[in-house]
Amino acid sequence: MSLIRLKIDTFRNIDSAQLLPGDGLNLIYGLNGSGKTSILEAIYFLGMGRSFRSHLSQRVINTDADQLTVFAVMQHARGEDKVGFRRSRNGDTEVRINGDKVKRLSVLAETLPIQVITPESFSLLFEGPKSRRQFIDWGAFHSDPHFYQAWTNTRRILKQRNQLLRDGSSYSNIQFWDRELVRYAEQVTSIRNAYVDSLNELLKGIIGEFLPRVSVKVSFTRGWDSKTDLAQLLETQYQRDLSLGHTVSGPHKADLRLRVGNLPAQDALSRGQLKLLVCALRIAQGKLLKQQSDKNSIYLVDDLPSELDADHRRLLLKQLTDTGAQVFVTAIEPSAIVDSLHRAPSRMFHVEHGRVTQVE
Ligand SMILES: Nc1ncnc2c1ncn2[C@@H]1O[C@H](COP(=O)(O)OP(=O)(O)OP(=O)(O)O)[C@@H](O)[C@H]1O
Repeated sequence: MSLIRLKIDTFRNIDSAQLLPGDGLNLIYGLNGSGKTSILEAIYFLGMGRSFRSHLSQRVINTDADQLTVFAVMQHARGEDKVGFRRSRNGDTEVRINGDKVKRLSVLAETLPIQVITPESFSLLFEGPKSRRQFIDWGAFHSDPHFYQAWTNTRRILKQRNQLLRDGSSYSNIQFWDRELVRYAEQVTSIRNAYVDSLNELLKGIIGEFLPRVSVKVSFTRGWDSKTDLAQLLETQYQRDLSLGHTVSGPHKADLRLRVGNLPAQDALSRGQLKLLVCALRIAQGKLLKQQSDKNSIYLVDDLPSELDADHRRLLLKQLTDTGAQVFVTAIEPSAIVDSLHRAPSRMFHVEHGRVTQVE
């Protein structure tokens, strides 16, 4: 699956741009502030309905405009899909797939699986468990059709339970919700666990290539002690939960542990090595999706050359192109990418003050 046409309007400093991306590697280059990342961000919007840079989606709308639109034609084995996304300054959002309005943003994610690697992707390893959980859940969502509903139900019940705790409800009032919570939590956990197991197989090979002298261990923790029954735990921790006003243990605390020897990966690896580890995780995720559902992800790699020496740039570009997926990479100087590729990029785009031109 790949984008064969992309149209971006009033998105950050891009007034209007039209790109005809190639199947393989698309190189986007230009000076600082020219609008390279904005192109990746626009593609991400189309797949996720939000930015990977700012949680305030309205900020990406061009300052002189009232709305942004991103439109793409996607090609896949069964034919073509037209996907359109519009967001207004007042927050109104319209998503269309082949002209039909779509209500749930998760439909976008199913249609357009995206892997993004930015210089800030280190947050996957550094910033608490939330981003690591999001990483697992991206995969769980794509690998099992039951995950989305089970996780939505879990979150809804947790919200109810926390409200009851804040209201000072007795345990007998909470017990009904706990039974429901346990049911969905077990489903969520078993899908997550199976996903991380499958991912680990692929990950070993890729990490072995990127970081041959480092032994990285990746494991899943479910959010409560593995030897304890969740129903029992919720009951014994009720007083504590009540005093805190929220549920301390459960699937909302699941995590992916990345360790080198006895240390967390972020304490044991250099910045370049951490970037490679994040890339390995993303590439493994994309490869697993391809194996499980024959869908290709689209890879967005912002400022690919940063932090990497020439050998590792080559290695990363080779791994990315070997996936057979469509890849968009940005760089300030095109030579930083072109010199590290064994074959010319599929397409090159130059960005200058928000104007995008294809370079022949
Ligand atoms: N809402 C907006 N409206 C108009 N311009 C914006 C808006 N938000 C950001 N910009 C501008 O858009 C430009 C593009 O930024 P972008 O991050 O895409 O550049 P870049 O080419 O990736 O730069 P770098 O190489 O420094 O990462 C910046 O100059 C920024 O000031």
